Amino acid sequence: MSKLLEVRSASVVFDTGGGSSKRALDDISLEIGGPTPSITAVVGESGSGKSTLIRLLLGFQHPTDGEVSYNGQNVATLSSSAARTFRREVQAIFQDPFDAFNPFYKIDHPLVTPLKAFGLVASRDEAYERIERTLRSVGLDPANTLGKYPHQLSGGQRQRVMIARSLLLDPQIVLADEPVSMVDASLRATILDILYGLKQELGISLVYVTHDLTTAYQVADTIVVLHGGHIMEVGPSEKVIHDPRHAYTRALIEAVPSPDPDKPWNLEEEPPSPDAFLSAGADLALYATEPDRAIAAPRRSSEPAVTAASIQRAVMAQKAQQ
Ligand SMILES: Nc1ncnc2c1ncn2[C@@H]1O[C@H](COP(=O)(O)OP(=O)(O)OP(=O)(O)O)[C@@H](O)[C@H]1O
Repeated sequence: MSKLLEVRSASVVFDTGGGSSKRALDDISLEIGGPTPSITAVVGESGSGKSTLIRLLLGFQHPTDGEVSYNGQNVATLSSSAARTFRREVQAIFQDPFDAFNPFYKIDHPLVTPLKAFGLVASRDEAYERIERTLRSVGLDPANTLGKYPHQLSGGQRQRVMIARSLLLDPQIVLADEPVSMVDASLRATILDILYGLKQELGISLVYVTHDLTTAYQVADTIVVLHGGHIMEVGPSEKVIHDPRHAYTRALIEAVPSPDPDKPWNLEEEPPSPDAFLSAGADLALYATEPDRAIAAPRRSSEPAVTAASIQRAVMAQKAQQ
């Protein structure tokens, strides 16, 4: 049983100056970790709120309303020792590993430093023994990786080093923000396999943030479709992709270039307009269409709304029974 990272009715509103504001996230409730390791894909176009959500989950962004808690404690008010544990146990992997590494340091530096900083090793030898083991676990040869500068490694190798770096700290939860978007198509499947292995073999729960429905379908238990800061649809990945219930999800799926020769490639088409599925200022809530999924609709006082967190729990409970 891993610790639980919980977002409860969180909204993030940015002050954009001149008396106006931007609601980047609206009433989001999610649960990451807990009884069964899971992968939650958060799928959305540019501007849907994905990065804001990752920042919220990492505690870098405080919610305007609602709360983010870890292991039952509000992340905004953790004691310094609890904050240290949180920073070690909730790790992030970002889109462009090159940006994450200082070009003037050999790749060893970002691997050794956190191990020392968190007091996880007693000696340099112990650090290297642990680093080499972890590099091998993500398919890297330590002899060909350590001692090199970031620019001497390929994009795929840098991304693996980044995954290894997060694993060195024994995380409970990994937040992967577009982890394969900068990687060659040929390596994408390998990196996704590694991420999937973190759940299967190490019991780590992941949030996989992407604009790519195909890879979300490949790895995730639950897909959360984000649009304009709202969750538009949430459910098991097979159902969301093969039988989408919300018009926005359907539009997103139709915009994916199809390998079907009878279907035209849609690359030229505009993605669904951000506002076409949101009436301005509408108060949306999630309503269950089945026990394990829900879609957004204008709030109805007559019907109880559900949360994405409750849908995530239902999806995992069903998986546990299968
Ligand atoms: N600090 C900020 N101040 C004002 N508006 C912001 C700020 N950060 C984000 N936004 C706005 O909030 C919305 C969500 O932004 P966010 O970066 O979370 O989207 P995203 O889905 O990650 O997009 P991308 O894939 O392009 O990174 C956007 O409309 C963005 O312009």
